[in-house]
Amino acid sequence: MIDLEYPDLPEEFLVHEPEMAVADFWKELNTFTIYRSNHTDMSSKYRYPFHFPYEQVEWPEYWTHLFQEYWYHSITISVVYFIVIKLIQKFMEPRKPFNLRYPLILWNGALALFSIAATIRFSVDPIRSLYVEGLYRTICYSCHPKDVAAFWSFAFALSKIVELGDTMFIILRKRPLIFLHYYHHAAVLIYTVHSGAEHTAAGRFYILMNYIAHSLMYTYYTVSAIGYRLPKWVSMTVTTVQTVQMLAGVGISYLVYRVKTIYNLPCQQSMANLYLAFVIYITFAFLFIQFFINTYIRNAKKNAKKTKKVE
Ligand SMILES: CC(C)(COP(=O)(O)OP(=O)(O)OC[C@H]1O[C@@H](n2cnc3c(N)ncnc32)[C@H](O)[C@@H]1OP(=O)(O)O)[C@@H](O)C(=O)NCCC(=O)NCCSC(=O)CC(=O)O
Repeated sequence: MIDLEYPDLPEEFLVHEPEMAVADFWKELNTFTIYRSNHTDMSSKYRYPFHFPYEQVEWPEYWTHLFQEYWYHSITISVVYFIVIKLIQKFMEPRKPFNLRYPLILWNGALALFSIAATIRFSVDPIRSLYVEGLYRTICYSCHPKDVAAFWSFAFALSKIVELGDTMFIILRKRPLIFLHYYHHAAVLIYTVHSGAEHTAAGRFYILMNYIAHSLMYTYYTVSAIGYRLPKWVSMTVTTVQTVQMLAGVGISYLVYRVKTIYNLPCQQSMANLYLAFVIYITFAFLFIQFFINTYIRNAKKNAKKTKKVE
């Protein structure tokens, strides 16, 4: 364990623009203006008391600039992802599905362990920040770019590229691929990279919620891949946690919206990023509620009818 020493926060981390017309959305989406005014440090005061040797981002200035300069390539990756899915689906049409049982266990198991470790380490930041600094600073002042939470935020962004691999398993095993799945994977990648570019402060809640949901989801998929059929209440619980995450995302974004527009206070989240958050969380909430109704209510009714007919 290493004691942390923090240098003064460099100016490029003070990324914020206080007001923006909706009409300028597309222009501003690509403009990470540096917030200067009288606020010299938009990073949270809370710091982890210690970190493990690997838990610090090397050259955070370099990565921040890279994200700012090339964030739109997350859209390129998403488009390529979509084309590759379609091509592999075509390729698989005349072929038998691959079994991939062991790679699937390893894949989901590794992502489950990663998500659990990340939840344990990352959760310290929003919880302590809420306790020490209160709600406003927690949603509006991002973590220090050299702190442990920044490392897990960076790992979060990278994991969104890795997770595109989930889809490869589905299509190579010729399992049904639903819109929710690939829309979710592509949209989350774009939003995460855009947020990484401007160090979105409320991201500490978005990230924590997703790490928690993924700890449950990948554990569920690991156990399923091993061959256990889990009771329905387990999958219902996972879907409920995912849906609550989306609704809470809308709520947190609304809080930031109020801080920025009604109270006119500085906040480390641009309006463009905030609008993206609304679009993504609202569509996810809608799709997950629809998934819940179709999977657990409609299908249950259909199955009940079928069993009655057989009797
Ligand atoms: C309970 C759920 C987690 C899973 O519902 P499913 O309908 O997919 O559950 P299921 O048991 O029928 O599994 C479907 C098949 O996909 C296999 N499968 C295995 N690993 C997978 C993986 N990493 N991603 C997607 N599917 C996977 C399962 O083993 C199973 O194969 P077999 O048929 O052989 O048993 C649900 O809440 C859900 O998220 N459904 C949406 C579908 C989805 O793709 N979700 C992941 C991305 S959304 C996400 O990640 C949200 C978030 O950010 O929190």
